[in-house]
Parts: sequence; structure tokens; C-alpha cells
Amino acid sequence: MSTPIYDRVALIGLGLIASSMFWAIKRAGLAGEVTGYARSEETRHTARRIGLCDRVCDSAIEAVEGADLVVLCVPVGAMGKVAAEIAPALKSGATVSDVGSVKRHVIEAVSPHLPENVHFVPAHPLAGTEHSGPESGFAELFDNRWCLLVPVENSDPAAVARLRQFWQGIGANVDEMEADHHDLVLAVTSHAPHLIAYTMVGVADDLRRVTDSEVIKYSAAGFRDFTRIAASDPTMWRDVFLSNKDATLEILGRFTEELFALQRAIRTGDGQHLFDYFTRTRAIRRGIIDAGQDTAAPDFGRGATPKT
Ligand SMILES: NC(=O)C1=CN([C@@H]2O[C@H](COP(=O)(O)OP(=O)(O)OC[C@H]3O[C@@H](n4cnc5c(N)ncnc54)[C@H](O)[C@@H]3O)[C@@H](O)[C@H]2O)C=CC1
Ligand SMILES: O=C(O)C(=O)Cc1ccc(O)cc1
Repeated sequence: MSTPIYDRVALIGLGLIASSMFWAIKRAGLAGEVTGYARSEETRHTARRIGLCDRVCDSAIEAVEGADLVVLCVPVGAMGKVAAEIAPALKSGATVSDVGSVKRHVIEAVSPHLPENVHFVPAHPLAGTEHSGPESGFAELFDNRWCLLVPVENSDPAAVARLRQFWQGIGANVDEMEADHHDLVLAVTSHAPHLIAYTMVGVADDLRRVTDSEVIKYSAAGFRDFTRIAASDPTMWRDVFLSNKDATLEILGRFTEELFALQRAIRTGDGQHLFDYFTRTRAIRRGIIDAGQDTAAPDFGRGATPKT
């Protein structure tokens, strides 16, 4: 057990990320008390039933009162609204952070609502699963995964350092990144791949009507990976694409150009183009493994691991 880094932590939005944070905070003793708030009565009821949070509050205001760290764990499209709701109740000197998958949009939506006497330090843990909701979290989710801190202009270095220590206590490796750069990198590594998975599963579903159930029955590992990713939360991903529009469209433009080139190589029988392309991409995968960066989360599944 570590010594607490914050006396009081408030988690707003009790889904996969908040619940995983809670179990990891408890595992390491990183906070004196963790309060939580979720918009729906049903989620608050579930949270109380499974012991998620030391105190589940019936309003966001009540949850953040007296908190030294407030973490917004709602879909990125709801961050601004939640920030406006909690702003009047924030303790002077508190740190406000978030876990949103997009950073520029969240900074622009949240910053205007925050009083000057709080520190805003946006963050993004690069770990998740296709599951959502309060029962999907587990303490190991962030172990040995990256958490990116995205300090804003005038972020207090002491508040950034403390949040870094907190995420390290949760189990993550911490780095800092500038917001626009973050959004471009994530468009390549996460957002566009999710859209491609959604599309591929949609295409297979269209085809399924022609081929009966064979597409699902005989699906190979690659396609199964697509179906896992395409089972991710629709609200969360709608918000990600709408709030990281420019970077995602830039990457999808490049993706389409490459796809057309491969399509042309297949049509014209240009085997050399295909071979060279696949040789280059294979080297990238091997580079990731050789660098010891193949830290894909094991598929624990919903509630498959102990919560403490
Ligand atoms: N799921 C993943 O793999 C990852 C998600 N993230 C980010 O973390 C955030 C939370 O995602 P999850 O925990 O996966 O979502 P989730 O769907 O499991 O939980 C979201 C929670 O926010 C609540 N909520 C939604 N709108 C709200 C509002 N207007 N006011 C108050 N509460 C509201 C929902 O009721 C739910 O309790 C998102 O911003 C997402 O981009 C970051 C890393 C990974
Ligand atoms: O489940 C997966 O494969 C993921 O890619 C999880 C994930 C989803 C969204 C993020 O912003 C970060 C990680």
C-alpha cells in the first residue's frame, strides 16, 4: 500500500474507466476517500450494490465538494456540460482531469467553465476494452499501459507532477504530449482503426444476408478481432469521431489512397507491389515486438478478474 496521493478523489461518470480507476486506486491506497457520481439512477444503484466508490452521490456537485482531484470519466461529447455543472462546487486548489480519448476538443469544452483557482490537467489512459458500464472495470486495466498527460497552457507543474505520481500508482507508465499531436497520433493508432473495424463488420453483416450465417461461423481470428473492436460503446465512439474530426479525416484520406493503390495492384496483378507492401508492414509489427511495446491488453472479459 502507498501513502494516499490525494485525500479525496471524485470520479464523474461510473463506466469502464472510472470503475477500473477505482479498483486500482483501492489496490494501491492512492486516496483517502473516493466519491462517485453517475447520471443514471440505475448506474448509481449498481455502483452501490458492487461497492464501487466509498460514497456514491446523487449529484455531481455533491461528489466534487471537498475533492482534491476530480476526474471526468464521461463520453467526450459530455465533458463541457459536466464541467459547467461542477464548476461552482470545486474546491480551491483542486486538480480537474479527464480520461477522454480526444484532447483538443475536451480542453476547449472544459477550460472556459473552470474557475481560476483550480488546476486543469487533461489525461488519456491508453487502455480499454470493448465493454462499458460500472461492472466492466478491473484493477489491472492500466497495468504497464501508457497514460498520456496533456498539460494546458499555464498548467501548474506541481499539479502535473502529482497527477503523474497518481497514474503511476494506478499502474500506468506516464508520458506528456501536446494536445494536437495527441489527437493526430490517436487518430492513426486508435480512432481510424476503430472506424475500419466498424466498417468491416458492417460489410460482413450485409454479406451475411447473402451467405446465411457462414461469415460468422467460419470467421478467422483477424475478423474476430474486428468484431471485438466493433462491439465498443456507440455513444463513446460517436463522440470520438465528431470531436476529432480533422485528424480522423486526414488519416482516413491517406488510408483510402493506400487502399486504392492496393486495389489497383490486385486488379492489375502487380504482385510485387503487394509483396513489398506486406513486407514493410510485417517489419513494423516485428519492430513493435522487438522494442517490447506489444502491450495489448489481455482480453479479461467482463468481470472476469477479481476487483481488488
Ligand atoms: N472504453 C475505452 O476503452 C476507453 C475510454 N476512454 C474514454 O473514457 C471516457 C469514459 O469511457 P468509458 O468508461 O469506456 O465509458 P462508459 O460508457 O463505460 O461510461 C461512461 C459513463 O458516463 C456516464 N455519462 C454519460 N453521459 C453523461 C453525462 N452527460 N453526465 C454524467 N454522466 C454521463 C454514463 O452513464 C456512464 O456511467 C470516454 O471519454 C472515453 O473516450 C479512454 C480510454 C479507453
Ligand atoms: O479495446 C481496444 O482495443 C482499445 O483500443 C481500447 C481503447 C479505446 C479507446 C481509447 O481511447 C484507448 C484505448
